[in-house]
Amino acid sequence: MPRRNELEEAPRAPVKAKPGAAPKGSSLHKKVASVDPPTWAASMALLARVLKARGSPAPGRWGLLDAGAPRRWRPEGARLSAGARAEDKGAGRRGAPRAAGRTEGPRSLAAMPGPHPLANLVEFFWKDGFGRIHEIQTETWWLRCSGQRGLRPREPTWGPGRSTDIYEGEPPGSSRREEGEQWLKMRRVLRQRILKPRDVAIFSGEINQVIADLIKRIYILRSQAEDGETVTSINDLFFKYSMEGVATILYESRLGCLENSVPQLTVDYIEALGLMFSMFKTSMYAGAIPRWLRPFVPKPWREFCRSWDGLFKFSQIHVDNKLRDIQCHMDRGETVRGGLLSCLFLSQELTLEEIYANMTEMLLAGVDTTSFTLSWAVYLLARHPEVQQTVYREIVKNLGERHVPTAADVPKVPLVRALLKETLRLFPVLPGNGRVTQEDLVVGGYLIPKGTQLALCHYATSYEDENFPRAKEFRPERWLRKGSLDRVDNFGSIPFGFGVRSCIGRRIAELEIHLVVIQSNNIGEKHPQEAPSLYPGSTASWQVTSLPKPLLSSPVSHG
Ligand code: HEM
Repeated sequence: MPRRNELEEAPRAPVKAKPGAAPKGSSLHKKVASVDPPTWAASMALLARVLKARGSPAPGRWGLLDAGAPRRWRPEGARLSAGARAEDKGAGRRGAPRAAGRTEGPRSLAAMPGPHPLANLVEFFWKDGFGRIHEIQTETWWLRCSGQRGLRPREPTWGPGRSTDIYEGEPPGSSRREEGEQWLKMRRVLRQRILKPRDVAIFSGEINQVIADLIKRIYILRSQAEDGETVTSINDLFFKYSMEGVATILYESRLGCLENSVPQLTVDYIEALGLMFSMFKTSMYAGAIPRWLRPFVPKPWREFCRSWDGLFKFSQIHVDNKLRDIQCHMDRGETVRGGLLSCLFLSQELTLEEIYANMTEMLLAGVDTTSFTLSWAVYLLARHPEVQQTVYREIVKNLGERHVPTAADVPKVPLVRALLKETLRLFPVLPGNGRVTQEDLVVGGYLIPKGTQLALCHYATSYEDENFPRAKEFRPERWLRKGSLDRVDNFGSIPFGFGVRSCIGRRIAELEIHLVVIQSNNIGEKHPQEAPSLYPGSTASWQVTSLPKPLLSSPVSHG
């Protein structure tokens, strides 16, 4: 039975443009957008999860395990060499073959080299290690945590106003909190509806409407810009786009994020989300503070609960609105035809509480992940005008000049898909995935006992030349298939995770990103109503006017 994934989607802070911090970037002929991709504050979340998650039974052995761990972890299904299989599976058990060159059985986990637990605490809490997680990862293969109890529910129900007594980290009923059979049931229900590309293809029309609003918004912002053409804070726009896009699919209703005057309810939600993101560190402390200490240090926990309250309330209102709407249709004897929420209601496979919780969680998980990825994609295009040009040409050649694409068009522009894969390889929005071992394992000559929590570091694997030749370079074409039988599967980059616990919103995110990248082709200035192009060769293009500050220290060669 699959165990709960201990490393989860986590909040990240939308990054505001830093005026003036921006060297003028590329030589493209029109300035349209400033690209301000995400900071590494985002990645703190991941390690926070690690640090506060349920630890292995062995107490007091926290550790960042260094690159000395000789063999890499691979996800189930990934191929290991025969020798490696023999060593990794069998060693350490009675009668198992000894690892080549070694005379003894596997070494204990405690023998694995790495910093002392206290050094880790200093690294992450004092020296802002969360902000440098990508650097730490490139030196570190394994992160092992133990001795820390995770946040867990005390009661099965929750809701606004009840938080301080009830929350223990995640909303009850959400996929991230439930375990075992309960989780599997919810996952099965959601999987049937959104886990395959063809399941989400039906949402192309809704997403395109949101894209049309995004384009309109860009025009408005351009007309208001000092120079009449440069739109800054693209990350902010993408945040609103992602939120509107995912909500359209989840709640089957619009939130008004891209309107001139954003509805108060939506503003409140964005605030709650902002609070959740900005107090990320606070919430980590909140998790780390034992219950008995909370009355003496009340703020972190109070804030943490307040932001969950806000998120949940918002979700509940939208779910309830839809429910009423469906009821009205049914009362009038009309057939209810709808999207995700309607299906979930009508099928009655999930309880109302489970629906609230999952909608809250998916909205939380599906906004900044998508928007930051989109920002990075556009940033990379801006830094690489030649790639931008090639993408543009492929779109025009295969889809035509002013084509409004649907999901069915996406396979016709493989470079757009490759762009997304390469972006997520270089800038995985979640820097790692966590798993708790279900049995004793021997990896790289070390015995990892059942119940140990491990984190696979995306950065480390993505930047390995062995996995990706010239790994530091932005080369989307590496993902293109060479022939119909060719499959470019590389487990060095699994930005959506892998297996039964992988990202449930993957196809939604891909659809949103693919369609907007294709439609960027339709933004320009000559005929605003007809939406001219943002790509070179047309009237405008993506270009960098402000650099993503913290991440420039990452090992990427941006050209
Ligand atoms: C580029 C965008 C996104 C990326 C890179 C991403 C990445 C991830 C990763 C790495 C995980 C953990 C998977 C694992 O442990 O194997 C995850 C989980 C999850 N994601 Fe995403 N995600 C994205 C967008 C979305 C969207 C749009 C939604 C919602 C519509 C979403 C909802 C979730 C949920 C609910 C989980 C928890 C799944 C579970 O534990 O059952 N994500 N995501």
